[in-house]
Amino acid sequence: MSLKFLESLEQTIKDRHDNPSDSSYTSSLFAKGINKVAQKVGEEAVEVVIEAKDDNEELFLNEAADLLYHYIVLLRAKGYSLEDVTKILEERHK
Ligand SMILES: N=c1c2ncn([C@@H]3O[C@H](COP(=O)(O)OP(=O)(O)OP(=O)(O)O)[C@@H](O)[C@H]3O)c2ncn1[C@@H]1O[C@H](COP(=O)(O)O)[C@@H](O)[C@H]1O
Repeated sequence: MSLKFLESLEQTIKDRHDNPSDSSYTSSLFAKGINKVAQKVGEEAVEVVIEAKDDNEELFLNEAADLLYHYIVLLRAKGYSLEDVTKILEERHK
């Protein structure tokens, strides 16, 4: 299962935030500010919606991956982590 990978990806994204690298797309996105990061999440979400209506499953899954990546970047830009969100989901689940 790739939940461990998600933790590792989130850690890399945090590192690109805390220690910016010139060659990193993630660092360049953080540098553009919260509005740009939020805009990217909106754009990727729209692309997921568009692909959900078509039959190209590979494209749909790729757009879903883009959305998840940018969502984690947005959480970090706001100072949060996936765990902050999953805690809320866990509380709802009780
Ligand atoms: N998972 C991803 C990932 N998914 C998508 N993307 C980038 O998201 C961008 C989405 O493409 P778009 O056409 O929408 O955006 P764009 O035109 O390139 O850029 P914008 O000006 O619109 O922001 C592409 O540049 C992709 O490379 C990602 N960039 C990085 N990662 C991971 O993030 C980690 C850190 O990577 P670096 O930032 O490269 O160090 C690594 O584990 C990477 O695999």
